Parts: sequence; structure tokens; C-alpha cells
Amino acid sequence: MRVALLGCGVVGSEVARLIVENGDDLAARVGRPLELAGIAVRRKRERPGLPVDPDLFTTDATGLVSRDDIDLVVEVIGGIEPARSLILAAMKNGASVVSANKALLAEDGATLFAAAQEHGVDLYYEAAVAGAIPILRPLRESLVGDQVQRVLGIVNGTTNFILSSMDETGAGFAEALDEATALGYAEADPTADVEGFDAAAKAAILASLAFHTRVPLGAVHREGITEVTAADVASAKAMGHVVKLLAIAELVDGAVAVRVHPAMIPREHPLASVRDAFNAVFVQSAAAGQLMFYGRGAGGAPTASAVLGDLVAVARHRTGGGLGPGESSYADLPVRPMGDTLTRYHVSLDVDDRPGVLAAVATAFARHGVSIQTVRQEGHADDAVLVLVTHTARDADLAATVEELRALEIVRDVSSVMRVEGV
Ligand SMILES: NC(=O)C1=CN([C@@H]2O[C@H](COP(=O)(O)OP(=O)(O)OC[C@H]3O[C@@H](n4cnc5c(N)ncnc54)[C@H](O)[C@@H]3O)[C@@H](O)[C@H]2O)C=CC1
Ligand SMILES: N[C@@H](CC=O)C(=O)O
Ligand code: NA
Repeated sequence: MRVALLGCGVVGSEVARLIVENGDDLAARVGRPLELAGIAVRRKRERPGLPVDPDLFTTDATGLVSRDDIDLVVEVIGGIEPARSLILAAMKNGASVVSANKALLAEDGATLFAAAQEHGVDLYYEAAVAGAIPILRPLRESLVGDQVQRVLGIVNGTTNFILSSMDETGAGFAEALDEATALGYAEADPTADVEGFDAAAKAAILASLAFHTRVPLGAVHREGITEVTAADVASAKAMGHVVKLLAIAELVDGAVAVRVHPAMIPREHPLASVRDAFNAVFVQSAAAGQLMFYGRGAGGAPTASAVLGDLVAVARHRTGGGLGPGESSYADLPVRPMGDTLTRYHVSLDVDDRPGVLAAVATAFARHGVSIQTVRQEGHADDAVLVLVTHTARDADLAATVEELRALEIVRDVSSVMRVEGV
């Protein structure tokens, strides 16, 4: 079984290592040896410590996927192009494909699935969501007889590391990001992680599988963590909560709602104890009830573990016949607008400390039908802060309330608005 590896970076080098070092076991598990037939790289260079034949490296990825001796292609280049063209060329050439590319799958998964079906090959991508954690296979296979209602996850390791550090040390966002960079979690350009693009792509993939509906990336409401302040984290702490970047995909009144944003969750919630760069995904389904998947969502070796799991699966199909599940989008459910989302909110206001302030603030909430659950004042005089937590409200109604609060003379600043989840 001949394997072409596209990309030899953080993930690709570990995939190559595992294919070589675990060769005997993999051969026994597949029923035939898995042989690395070529490795496409951008530049040929020495790779000390990587146990592969230097002659396998090529800068001609297109030539590699077009070779007629290639059975399986692993794409770990990332990004949209040339990854998409290479995958399509590989499929056209009859090869099954394993990819870790969440950006591409979320952006244009439909084209890849259609090509896989047309050419009778497999497309597996467990590594694309939550790295090593088996979550796509459970949704695609183990839970396919059930009705998934909600998927709630921490699916980005970099942001979870930053938020955990802010919670543990009281650090601000910039300081925590510097720490994440120094430890090698955040990339040189951390935009995709901290602005929530990475988590949004994963949320789109999770929602598509959970609800048998094509969920385009543009349908995912996305907010990152760059605006989360040390004060937000401290305020969450004061009410026994912790701030997490959540990816939430749920079925509401027959429609799919998918969002990524920072949220406060109670410290006793199972996701609250997911610290550092770990990921976890919580699934609620009709018959199974609640399930939780936990582990490493990033890093070369953990991600390569998921890639190898897929590689063995598609290789077994090659030896034993048959194909894994293709795209399932039969339900074709509508996507619910973010404004209709129902959740609770934590709102902090810098206010004038004088009679009538509370009444004016409460009136603004009441005018938009947003009910207040708790209110407390911190500080006084020039430092007075009102902290309110609402009952469940419509996102659009809360936004209108905030707009009205900002216009009030007695409100100096709406210093924090954050959703409260998990209760
Ligand atoms: N690093 C991680 O923790 C995880 C990564 N992933 C995904 O895995 C994929 C790979 O990620 P990393 O290994 O971290 O990235 P990386 O940047 O370390 O590696 C990508 C490699 O592809 C090479 N490359 C770029 N264009 C190429 C071309 N035309 N031909 C051949 N090689 C080319 C680059 O030179 C680089 O060495 C991405 O899709 C990423 O989203 C998924 C889960 C976790
Ligand atoms: N950058 C991602 C890793 C890949 O999925 C993360 O920080 O979780
Ligand atoms: Na995974």
C-alpha cells in the first residue's frame, strides 16, 4: 500500500515518523505493509532525526499525486490552495485521501466529498477537528443511529491555553499570548486561533456531521478572544465561573445554530476543568445522553495519531474492499440566525454612583424584554461598576439593550458583555 505524504511540517514529519517506526504493526493491522512512496515538500533540506530515505523528498507535489503507483495520499500542507487541487488530482488518480485541513474542509468540503464519490475513494479527516481526539469518527459512525442535539466544545488549544493562563495568573490577554508564543503553542501569526477562525472551521465541520446538513463557514457566528480582559476573567471568577472559547452547534426548532465565542461557564461544568492547550467536546444526543471526548487537540504527534488512524482505516478498505461513509447532508436543515440565539448574558457597566442609576439601567433591559437574574455593585463613586446577569434572552434583544445602555448619560462605559453558557 503506497502512501504519498504532502507536507512535512509539524504534523507531516510526525506522520512520516510513525509510518516508518510503527511499520510492522501497521502492516499487521492493515494486512499489507504501508510504504512511504514520496514526500512533497516546499524546499528540500536536511531533516536530521527523521527516519526516512532522503530520496523520497520531492518539490513536485502535483507529479507525486499523479504517479500511478500511489494508493493513498495524506495532505498536511494546510490552507486552501494548492491543497485542494492536489487532493482533487489525487482522487482523480484513484487514491483515497486523509487530510488534517479544517480550513479547506470547512471552506469547500462539498467539492472534496463530491470528488471522492465520483472517483470511488475515501476522504477521512479526523485530525482536522480536535487533533488526536476521536470525535469525527464517533459522529460519522458510532452516533449515526442516534439524534445529536448539541455539540459544545473547546476546540482550539492556543486560546484555551491563553484563557487558562489568564484565569490562573490574572494576566491580561497580551501577556498570556506572549507566554503561549514562547511555549510554541501560538503560531508566529496567531490570528486564526485568537480571532476564532480555526474554531469556526471546526464548528462548521462538527455541525455538518452532527446534523447531516451542509453548514458553510459563513453561517458560523464567530467572535475571538482578543477583547477578553483580565476584568472579565476576574468577574467570571467572582461568580464561580471561568471564561472559555466555546464552539457550539445545536438544533433549535428544527434549525441548526452554530457559533464560536468566549463565554462564561460554571466551574463545575465538565468543560471548565479543561486547562492549558487541551481540547474537549461535549455531545448531547437523544438516546445516548451526554458524552464527553477529551485530549490533545494540537501538536505534531497527537495530530499524527489521528492521521494514522484514518490512514489505517482507508488502507483497510483498499485491502478488504468497500468505502467509509461519504458526505451525509440529506437533512438539509435551515441555519438559524445568530440574533435568534437564546442564552444568558453577563454585562458590566461603569456607571455614575447616584440614586436612580439602577432604575434607569433596569428600564433599558425591560424595554427590550430582557429579564435580569442578578445584579451587584462593585466599587463606588468614580469606580462604581454594575454587574448584571440576565435570564435567557434573545441575542438580538440583548444587543439592542446594550446599544441603549451605551447611550445613557449615567453609563460611562459598557465594559463587558459576555454570554453565560452551560447551565
Ligand atoms: N499543528 C497542529 O497542531 C495541527 C495542525 N492541523 C492541520 O494540519 C495541517 C498541517 O499543519 P502543520 O503541520 O502544523 O503546518 P506546518 O506549517 O508545520 O506544515 C505544513 C508544511 O507544508 C509545506 N508546504 C507548503 N506548501 C507546500 C507545497 N506546495 N508542497 C509541499 N509542501 C508544502 C510547508 O513548507 C510546511 O512544511 C494544517 O491543515 C493544519 O491546520 C490540524 C490539527 C492540529
Ligand atoms: N492551532 C490549533 C491547532 C490545530 O488545530 C490549536 O491551537 O488548537
Ligand atoms: Na480529531
